Amino acid sequence: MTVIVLSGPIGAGKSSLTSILAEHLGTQAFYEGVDTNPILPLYYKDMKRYTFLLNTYLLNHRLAQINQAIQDKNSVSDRSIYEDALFFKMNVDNQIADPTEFKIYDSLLENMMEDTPGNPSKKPDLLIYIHVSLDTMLERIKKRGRSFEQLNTDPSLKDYYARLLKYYEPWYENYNASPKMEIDGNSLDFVVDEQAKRKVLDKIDQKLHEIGNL
Ligand SMILES: Nc1ncnc2c1ncn2[C@@H]1O[C@H](COP(=O)(O)OP(=O)(O)OP(=O)(O)O)[C@@H](O)[C@H]1O
Repeated sequence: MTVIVLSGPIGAGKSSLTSILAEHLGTQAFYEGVDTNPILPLYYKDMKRYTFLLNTYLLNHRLAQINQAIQDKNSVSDRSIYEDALFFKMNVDNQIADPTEFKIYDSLLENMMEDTPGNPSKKPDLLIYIHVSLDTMLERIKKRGRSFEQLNTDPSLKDYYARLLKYYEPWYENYNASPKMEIDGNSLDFVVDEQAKRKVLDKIDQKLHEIGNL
């Protein structure tokens, strides 16, 4: 059984690597469904009001996916459940979200993800983190063109994205729910460069061997 989850900032290439990896390993791919998320555009308009609701929505959505992913046994998901708390905490630190709401969310997450006797663990077998710089992130956000993410829709988003990156590095360092590995998404453009794609897949295969899942 191999449950793999991708992680990394907006536009890091998580969804693309999910497709590539699911094809390579012959496993089921699970996607976040950004375009079907009814709260996300509201959140970008009013983060103060919608942080709690967005994260509650995402928690529910991701938990449903995890339940399916662990039944399918072999799967790749384009986003881990663990990163949402990073967004929420960042908003608390910037007085955008309420600390009590964060506490309730965080404890709900912990209870939901806790291993319980007789039930399969909801934790992944491997977390893959795609590291990107702010420039790469901004370039991809622009190229992809989701309207609510654009700097010309809201110029203050540049600071928001820069802050987000600063939260990601320590988050990855401290992540310990499963084995983990990092991919350099700046130098390895696995979407357009076939050689880079090969390199990334070899690195992942090697890690899966190392942890006894290939
Ligand atoms: N917990 C959260 N709080 C606030 N915004 C979130 C949260 N989770 C996701 N988002 C937003 O949802 C959108 C999609 O995020 P995500 O990084 O998961 O996918 P993506 O941008 O399609 O990534 P990739 O290009 O790497 O596949 C982004 O605008 C992101 O900021």
